Amino acid sequence: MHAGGSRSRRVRAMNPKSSDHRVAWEAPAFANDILAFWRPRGTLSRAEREELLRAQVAATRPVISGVLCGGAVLLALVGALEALGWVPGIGYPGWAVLLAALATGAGALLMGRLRDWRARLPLMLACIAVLGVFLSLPPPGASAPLTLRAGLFHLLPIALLALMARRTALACTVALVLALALLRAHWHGAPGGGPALYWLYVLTTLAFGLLLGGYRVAFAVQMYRARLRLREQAITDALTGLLNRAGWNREAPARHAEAVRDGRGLSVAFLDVDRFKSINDRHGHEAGDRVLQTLGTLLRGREILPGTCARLGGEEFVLLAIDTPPVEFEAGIERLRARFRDAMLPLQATLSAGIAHHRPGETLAAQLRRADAALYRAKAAGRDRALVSD
Ligand SMILES: Nc1nc2c(ncn2[C@@H]2O[C@H](COP(=O)(O)OP(=O)(O)OP(=O)(O)O)[C@@H](O)[C@H]2O)c(=O)[nH]1
Repeated sequence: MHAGGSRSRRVRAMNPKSSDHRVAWEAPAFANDILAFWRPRGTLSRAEREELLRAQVAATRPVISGVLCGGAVLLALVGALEALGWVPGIGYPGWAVLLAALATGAGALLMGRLRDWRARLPLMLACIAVLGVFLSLPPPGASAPLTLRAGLFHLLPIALLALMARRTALACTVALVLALALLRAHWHGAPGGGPALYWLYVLTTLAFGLLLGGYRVAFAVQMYRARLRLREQAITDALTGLLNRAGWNREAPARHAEAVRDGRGLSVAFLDVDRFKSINDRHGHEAGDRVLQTLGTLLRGREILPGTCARLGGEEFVLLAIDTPPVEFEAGIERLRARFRDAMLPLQATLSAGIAHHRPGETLAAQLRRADAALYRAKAAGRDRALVSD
């Protein structure tokens, strides 16, 4: 999605072997921005789309109320100018104009306080309808110069369409503005410039509102994607692609607590590359990095052992498995060690592991301490082995 600029983009594909320049035309960026409303949000999942929608609604709700309050003030000012005789009236008594302004202002303020969008939507439409009628739709039979008043009213849909995040609200607002324009044309005929200019004006109002709204949504989606990327980076170990310590701290305790609550089986293992310092010293840090990446790939594949894995730092890895019977978990760790040893034959790297199966009422921290103690014993017993905590 392209957020900036409204120039159409011309993509030149140059064939390096000839001087032939093929020119491909892409949809103009502004068209993409408008379409951003109507097509699926690319790679965002349903849950992410909902999170983004909630964030947009929370951010724009006060401004939408502000725009409607502004409309109410505008209506009150027009009513005051009418009362002073500076502006011709359009057929409504002064008290009715003032009452409409007050009701709209109150509705806009109330809207800002309502949590449920299904309650906010009818209130918003009612506010737009009242402003539309009292600012720009004279009662049938009344004759009044409309052009400027309709122009004032049409500023509101432009601003509102630019702020709305829900398609339903957007569609209802467009329908309401069209209905008001139709009624105006039906009761009073087209203003000065004729019907073609009138409808061009109405449709341009809507198109500009939608264009601004599309741009805003496209920008929000871009920012949200950047935020997701940052969130992902913050919990991922760049070398192995596994969770890092922050990611482990965010995910593992919650999964552990949930499994304990549901009475499910839980096993943890600490994994540590043997004599890693000497691998680094003998073969260089790049070779050491490849060793860590190989272990990361084996753990990430999860075909050997499913579960939550992380690189806590250095050459220390941790694994949490839920619902894997202890015997299977231990066999999985042995398979992992064998696969690692085979992959690392040229460097003669081996892996030690400390395993702890869950005891009733045990916290994750306590279970990890037992696994760590088992790893320590595995190292002390000569490395290249997995030991289970008693
Ligand atoms: N290549 C590489 N080395 C790292 C990285 N992080 C930590 N290390 C190195 O890992 C080594 C860890 O060494 P030790 O903690 O002494 O452990 P060891 O040599 O594996 O010995 P044992 O665990 O007792 O078998 C240190 O030399 C660190 O410099 C990394 O991201 N890449």
